[in-house]
Amino acid sequence: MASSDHNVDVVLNGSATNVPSCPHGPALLFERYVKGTNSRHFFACSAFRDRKQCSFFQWADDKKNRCICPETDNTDSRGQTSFDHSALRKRFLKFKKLPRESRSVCCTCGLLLLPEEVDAHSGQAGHVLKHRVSLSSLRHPTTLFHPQENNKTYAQYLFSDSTVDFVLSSLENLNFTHVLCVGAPRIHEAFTLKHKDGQTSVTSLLLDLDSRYAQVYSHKQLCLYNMFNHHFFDLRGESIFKSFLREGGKGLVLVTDPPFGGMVEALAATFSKIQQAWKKLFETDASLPILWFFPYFMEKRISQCLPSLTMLDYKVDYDNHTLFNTKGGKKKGSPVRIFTNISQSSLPLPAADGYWYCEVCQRYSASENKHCDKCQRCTSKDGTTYTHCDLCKRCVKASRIHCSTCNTCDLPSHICGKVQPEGCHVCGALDHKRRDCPQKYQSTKQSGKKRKPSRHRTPTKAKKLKCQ
Ligand SMILES: C[S@@+](CC[C@H](N)C(=O)[O-])C[C@H]1O[C@@H](n2cnc3c(N)ncnc32)[C@H](O)[C@@H]1O
Ligand SMILES: [Zn+2]
Ligand SMILES: [Zn+2]
Ligand SMILES: [Zn+2]
Ligand SMILES: [Zn+2]
Ligand SMILES: [Zn+2]
Ligand SMILES: [Zn+2]
Repeated sequence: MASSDHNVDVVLNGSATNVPSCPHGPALLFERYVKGTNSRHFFACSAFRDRKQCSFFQWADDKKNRCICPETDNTDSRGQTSFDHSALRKRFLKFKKLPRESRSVCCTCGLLLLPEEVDAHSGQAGHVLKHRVSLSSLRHPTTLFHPQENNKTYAQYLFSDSTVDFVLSSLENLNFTHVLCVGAPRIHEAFTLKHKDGQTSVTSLLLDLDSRYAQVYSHKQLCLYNMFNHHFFDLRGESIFKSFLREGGKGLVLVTDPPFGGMVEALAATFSKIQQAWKKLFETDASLPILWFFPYFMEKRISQCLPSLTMLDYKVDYDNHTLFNTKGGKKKGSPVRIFTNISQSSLPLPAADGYWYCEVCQRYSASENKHCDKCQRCTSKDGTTYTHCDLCKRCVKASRIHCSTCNTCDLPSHICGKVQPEGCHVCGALDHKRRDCPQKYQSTKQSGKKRKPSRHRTPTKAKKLKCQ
């Protein structure tokens, strides 16, 4: 399953009761489109978009052939016990007491090894071991363990120091006291260290799928969690999470940097659930402040789901992603931005990096992002300076020119009059994509009897793309 596949959408199944589960919690419902045929629904693992990691798959309308399930043990492809936090903690406490000479880590398995285990790992081809692990490096697990970069699994891209510093100082300046890091281990690590060293009063809780961190972080510091279905792997997880929300109160902020696999709707549903849990505890109508790191080109989909979020101009820098950093003199810089419901005027962006305050927009803009008096806003999205086209009545990328045949701005190399090859998968029209298809929404609103019975229809009460 890959939701980012051209012809697959995630379908939120809201309160449906017969949702099957895999070892990573309730599966997600997807809709697959094949041109010229009816769409078909299937359930697949929400955490992993790589069948090798979790092979769970079930057609929603296939009662006989219920499911192709992976074994429901708690091991992952590294062969590591994934979700038994207590056992991993016991091992860690033993590990810490060992003399430095006896402390080894298998970087391939992400496992801190007890002395009797070292030979088994060093003897296996492809396992990379580090020896003489210092206590200090145990305090920096995001550097100790190799990032798992597969985009269809953990998609671990780690913030550079400058981005970590920017996030920390912004949150401290806004007087937050509790940071809920959902898939943001470097922010968690930085706050945890600062707190231990008595340099901040801010405390942090990490919610993450990566069980390697369960060795170094206690239950109170980490909940093993799947952010695509708000699932806690440990029985204690949910109550630890709720206590953190309670303690945090008005000082709580949610910081999240999810894999960019495209399942925006599932993520938005999760963040809404967290938001609801927090609101319920305090019986408030206020919104839980959130910083959601995601590429700028997902702006439309994010604001469809969570309209209160706006996009900051800050370019998020990563250590281990060549496209997502500003190194090497790249013109546009990273495409990753921060989506937030915090007022932009209260989030100063670093002047040293060229960001400036636009009085009209009341927000900080990047140096290349010029305010357009005609559009009445700072218009650039992608890190280049846009120019205004009087005929289109909007700002466009500088690489576009106005074509009077097509009556729009386009690349000089475009072929005039050529229709877009990809129309809507549902109705075939060329002026919209299937996500925005009016027929699709109509057909979900219609009662079952109006539609022709079809084996392709899902038996669940699915609500399509219903965002909270
Ligand atoms: C793009 S990285 C973000 C890391 C962040 N830039 C940092 O430096 O702190 C994605 C993070 O989400 C975690 N993750 C991946 N899939 C997840 C899931 N289904 N549920 C929860 N966490 C997940 C990864 O382990 C990783 O920590
Ligand atoms: Zn799974
Ligand atoms: Zn190993
Ligand atoms: Zn402006
Ligand atoms: Zn303009
Ligand atoms: Zn134009
Ligand atoms: Zn043209």
